[in-house]
Amino acid sequence: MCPWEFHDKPRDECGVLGIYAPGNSVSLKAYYGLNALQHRGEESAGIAVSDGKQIRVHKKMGLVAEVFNKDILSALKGNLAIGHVRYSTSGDSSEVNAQPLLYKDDKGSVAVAHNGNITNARQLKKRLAQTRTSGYTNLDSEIFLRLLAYYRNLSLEKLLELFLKEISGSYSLVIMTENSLIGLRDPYGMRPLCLGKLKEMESGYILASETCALRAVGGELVREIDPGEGVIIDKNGVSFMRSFPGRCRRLCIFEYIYLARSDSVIDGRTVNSVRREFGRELAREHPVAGDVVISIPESGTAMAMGYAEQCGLPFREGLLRNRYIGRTFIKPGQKNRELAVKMKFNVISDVIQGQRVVVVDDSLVRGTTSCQIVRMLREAGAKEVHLLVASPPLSSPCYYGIDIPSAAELVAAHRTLEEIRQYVGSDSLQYLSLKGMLQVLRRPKEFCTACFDGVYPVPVFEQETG
Ligand SMILES: O=P(O)(O)OC[C@H]1O[C@H](OP(=O)(O)OP(=O)(O)O)[C@H](O)[C@@H]1O
Ligand SMILES: NC(=O)CC[C@H](N)C(=O)O
Ligand code: SF4
Ligand SMILES: [Mg+2]
Repeated sequence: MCPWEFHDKPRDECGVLGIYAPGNSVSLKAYYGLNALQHRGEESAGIAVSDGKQIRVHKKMGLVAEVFNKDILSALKGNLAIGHVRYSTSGDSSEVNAQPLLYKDDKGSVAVAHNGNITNARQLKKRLAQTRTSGYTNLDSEIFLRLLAYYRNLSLEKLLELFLKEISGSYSLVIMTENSLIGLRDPYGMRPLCLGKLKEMESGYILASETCALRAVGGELVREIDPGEGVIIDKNGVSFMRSFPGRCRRLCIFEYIYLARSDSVIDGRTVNSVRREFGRELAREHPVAGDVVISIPESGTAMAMGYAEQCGLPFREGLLRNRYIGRTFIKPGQKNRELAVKMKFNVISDVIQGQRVVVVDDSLVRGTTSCQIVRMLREAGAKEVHLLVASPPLSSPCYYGIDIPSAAELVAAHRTLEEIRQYVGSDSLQYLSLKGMLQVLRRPKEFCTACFDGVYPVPVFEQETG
């Protein structure tokens, strides 16, 4: 395959992490931090560490706990690190595409970890065709390395400015040289990135996709990085860079719906509290006569609780989730996803038998989960099964790094509500409206909602849409 051949459609998320802790070993902290971000990508994991002289990288396919062990972590010596958990959006799901990516030349080394999806990668790739970096990956993220290599003589500040001007799409980046840690968020702030402070260390800092990783490494939130903002952390302290005019914030609304961990804080609110509110709003819009409310764990749980609270119905654990099976939506390939759903859930029969069951999930994408769950609930003796989805019907693909596929694969794209109900096999089906969902959010205009309404905030170049 040509090294710049992209997949026909994007997949899911990634998690990025950076730790700057002068005088302290950081590899174990990076390991804990990446573990906290595991839900953002389960395909590969990697950590790059600098001892001030050179950067060493260890990365492999697998979960964080599978990729690293005590010996590997002790060999990664240094007090500056970046890390990545990947779910592939551009390029194969293979070890060569695992991140962080490392570039070395006679001036030194630089490593990059990227969350997001670049929408003008092909154009940039053509322009930088002569610039060699690793030469192996077929990632969109390699663009950052190529630009770094091509403009090697520019200052860090100028380089970040160049990224912001040249690169279109979504990106939250952590970058490291031998002595500095850098963070950058795209001009629309589509992917999250926050800055934290290591509590017991005067000059120790963390950058992370989500606040849940800050706590895992003994840090506390300083603040979220703004759209179009860069941050450089080195021996001079922390400096922020805002020379590029940030655009309107357009955070991916799926961070609240599904992607982020429930205990993470985005825009001052825990994801859990927002999900609960989505559930309450869903109940206001669509109250259903039922006996018991259950959730499709994990992400649907807070919404189901909110729904039950609002309706005054009892919330019960009706489905047991096997904790050793990961997230099904982010698995590559439909067969893998179907198998994973089968292995992931089991019904707690006495909660279900003879009941009018109201089952709440956060989203309905391909319908892999809901079809099987409805069938399982019926087999377990449910009298009625009512499916409530705490986000609107998905009608358009995502080009910014989430596995919301082509309209052909989206259950809701070409079906009426009644047709979708028949497809999943429930007695009734209702979705939360886009208006209702936005109403719950403090700054409703500052979100990307393209997969629901087809309004794409960042240009998607024709060649990139596959
Ligand atoms: O309609 P589908 O194509 O099945 O996709 C939607 C489902 O996928 C996700 O769950 P997932 O198992 O990935 O993660 P979770 O454990 O966090 O809920 C999401 O929460 C829905 O349950
Ligand atoms: N999900 C992501 O953010 C992945 C980043 C990058 N596009 C990759 O495929 O590795
Ligand atoms: S299109 Fe949907 S999934 Fe993609 S960034 Fe926008 S809101 Fe998120
Ligand atoms: Mg789910």
